[in-house]
Amino acid sequence: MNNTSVTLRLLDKADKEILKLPRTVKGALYDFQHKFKANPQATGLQLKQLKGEGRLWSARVNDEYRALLLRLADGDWLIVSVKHRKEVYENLDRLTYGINQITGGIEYVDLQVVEESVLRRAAPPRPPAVEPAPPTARPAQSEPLFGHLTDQQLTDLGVAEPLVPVIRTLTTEDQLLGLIEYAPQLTGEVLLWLVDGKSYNDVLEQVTAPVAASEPVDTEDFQAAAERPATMVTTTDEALREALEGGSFGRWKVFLHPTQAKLVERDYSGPARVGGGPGTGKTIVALHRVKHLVDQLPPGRTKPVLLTTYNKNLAADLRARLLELGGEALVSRVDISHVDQLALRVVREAEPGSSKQTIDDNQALREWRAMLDELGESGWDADFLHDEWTQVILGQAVVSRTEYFRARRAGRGRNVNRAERADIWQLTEKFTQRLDRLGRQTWAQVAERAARLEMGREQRIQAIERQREEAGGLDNIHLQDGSAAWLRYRYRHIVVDEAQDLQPGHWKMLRSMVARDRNDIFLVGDTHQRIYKQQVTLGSLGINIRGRSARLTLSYRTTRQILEKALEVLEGESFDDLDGNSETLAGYRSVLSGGRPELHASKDWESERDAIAELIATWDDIPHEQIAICVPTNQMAQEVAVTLAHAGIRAVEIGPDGPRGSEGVHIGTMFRFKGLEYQRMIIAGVSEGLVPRQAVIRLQRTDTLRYKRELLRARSLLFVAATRSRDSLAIFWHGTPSRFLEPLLAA
Ligand SMILES: Nc1ncnc2c1ncn2[C@@H]1O[C@H](COP(=O)(O)OP(=O)(O)OP(=O)(O)O)[C@@H](O)[C@H]1O
Repeated sequence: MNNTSVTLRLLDKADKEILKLPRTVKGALYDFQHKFKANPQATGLQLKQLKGEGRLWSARVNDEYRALLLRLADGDWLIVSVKHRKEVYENLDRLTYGINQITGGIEYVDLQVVEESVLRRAAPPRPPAVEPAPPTARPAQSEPLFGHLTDQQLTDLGVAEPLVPVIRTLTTEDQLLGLIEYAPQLTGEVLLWLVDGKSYNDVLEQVTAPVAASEPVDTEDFQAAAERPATMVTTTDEALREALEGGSFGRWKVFLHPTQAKLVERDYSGPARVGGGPGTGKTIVALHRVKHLVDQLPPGRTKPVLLTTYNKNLAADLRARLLELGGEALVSRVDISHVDQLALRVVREAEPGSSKQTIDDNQALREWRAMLDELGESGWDADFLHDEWTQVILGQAVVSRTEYFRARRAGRGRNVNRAERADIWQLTEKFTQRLDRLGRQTWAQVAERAARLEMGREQRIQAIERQREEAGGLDNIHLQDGSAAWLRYRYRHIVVDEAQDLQPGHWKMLRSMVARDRNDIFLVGDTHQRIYKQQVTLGSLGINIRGRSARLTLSYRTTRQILEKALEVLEGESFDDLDGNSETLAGYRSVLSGGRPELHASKDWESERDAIAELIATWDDIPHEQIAICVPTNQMAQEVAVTLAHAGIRAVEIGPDGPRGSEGVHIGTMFRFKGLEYQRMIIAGVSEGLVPRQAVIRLQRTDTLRYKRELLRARSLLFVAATRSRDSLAIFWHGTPSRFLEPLLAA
């Protein structure tokens, strides 16, 4: 038998079952897949059809265990389960499979397993956690959870049909969680969203529609179904092997959610953007997108794909994850740089001799203050001038006083009249001269300079292309600017993570680095998590994402209980979609469940720190590196570390390059937590005056617009921190709780 003719895949969720099998069986599975692919009919495999008809077959893994497989077509097999021999035959009529009419995806349900899981949860619910449950309109315990919906409505929402009778028996959320553990993905999502109080129409629109098949579904064509994103299966032999081995296998590498898979594989006619709440897999989608793009490239040694993000730490993380996803072969075709580093490279390439030192915003602010002091200038505040210079002058590439008089200052807060603008212009000129003299430059200057250089480069490339076209497409024509003949766009595709925090200069630079073509720019980000000041309108920067914008809504990271509280932090605010329109988190949900977030009040900072140390001491079953404490200031980070040390708990601080050490509880300020995730998260010092800072509160009297902007940023920081946790969240404060906690405390 020709072994290339046999395809063997594994259905999502079967891998979870495999993980629970004895180690010897996992070893046997590894051999099994080799043998099966070589020849499914080999006598040792004892391949036989179950029930004497249909697509369900069994094959021998070892003396005790059998793999259950669906025969999709000749030589095309799908492992749906691995079971003990006895269990296969005892409950044969409880094994069901089919193609979901709504999504067109293959689903397998073992009714026996589902019912047992529900029964295990039938015991009375656990006592309430620290906080009382909020009053909801949920039915009383003895009433069926889904009595308000007909069978037809449930299946129209995409619920697996064989499960409907069991679903009818559910009366508690705990039982529902038992069912979801073994139910197909969409069934779980739909039922939880309904139980969380969403209406039939909301669920239809937000959960079902995004994964519904775009064409009519033939429920007999299993081979076609296997190719749809709704069927979550391994797609490569390597993924199959990894999943069968169990252990540390990363599900994110293999089982993309159908909505994620669609975004990864789509052919876009221009720049595309993926939004979505924290933990919905935006970074995962960006990584798979990079792989997808590289897979389409002709072989070569160059790096035609750029993967970028806004800081060094995150870029290092992207590199590590991309390596995990596709190995050295994939990484070797991708330039992975954080956006400031990329801009600096461009500037250095143009000015090879330059030895300028690049300084961050804090250093720049110190320079501003020093200069204003020296000039005896007390009319202007350093923060204001620095933002004005960075956001309006550098942000819009304003080069002259006259241009500055006309510049738009949208979202900048207080108005400035003509005389004031003249004043500001003069001060910023003095400031840039001062930096020049000191041999320094800010990152915003680097970004702006890089944007200019790249835009110039693009114009030269376009001029050459025009000349080529005029010369009838010949390549070795005599070009007017011979030196530019070798010029090419730097990249064929650009993928951007954490897009919400890039500045206009960055976008202009990126826009000029890639030709305006299909699949040129793919960006992912969430404006609810914007922690830097700049708001951009991509359309005005030449990046037109209209009609190519999508959103992910299912969190893979954190529990429903944590999401609910995190969303309350953002209550009443509105957000943009990076293109001048508004963005929501509608449909943002999770199928993970856990305890309610804990809220701890203390009388002062010292007792708050003691309470934190006490709480951590009770978590002796969790590796300390999986616990993080987020605080408002560096000083507070150090103070927490000292308290923990007294309590015998090791801690490491998270610096700009990530954690400074490998062992201990991670401590950092809110800014450091972007892109990270932990099993348990503590947010400390969430007191009024710290979150938001007193300086922000003071702005209310002097500059209302800036006050609002800074308030939003402080809110987003707290939101980011709250959504880093996978299992549990504890919020601490002393004195008056932060105003952002009001909705959480009112519940
Ligand atoms: N399809 C998937 N299967 C399994 N795990 C997934 C999947 N997609 C995402 N995850 C996991 O969910 C977590 C969050 O993913 P990711 O970091 O990509 O989210 P994000 O939307 O970029 O989050 P943030 O906006 O907070 O940075 C990670 O642990 C990731 O491995």
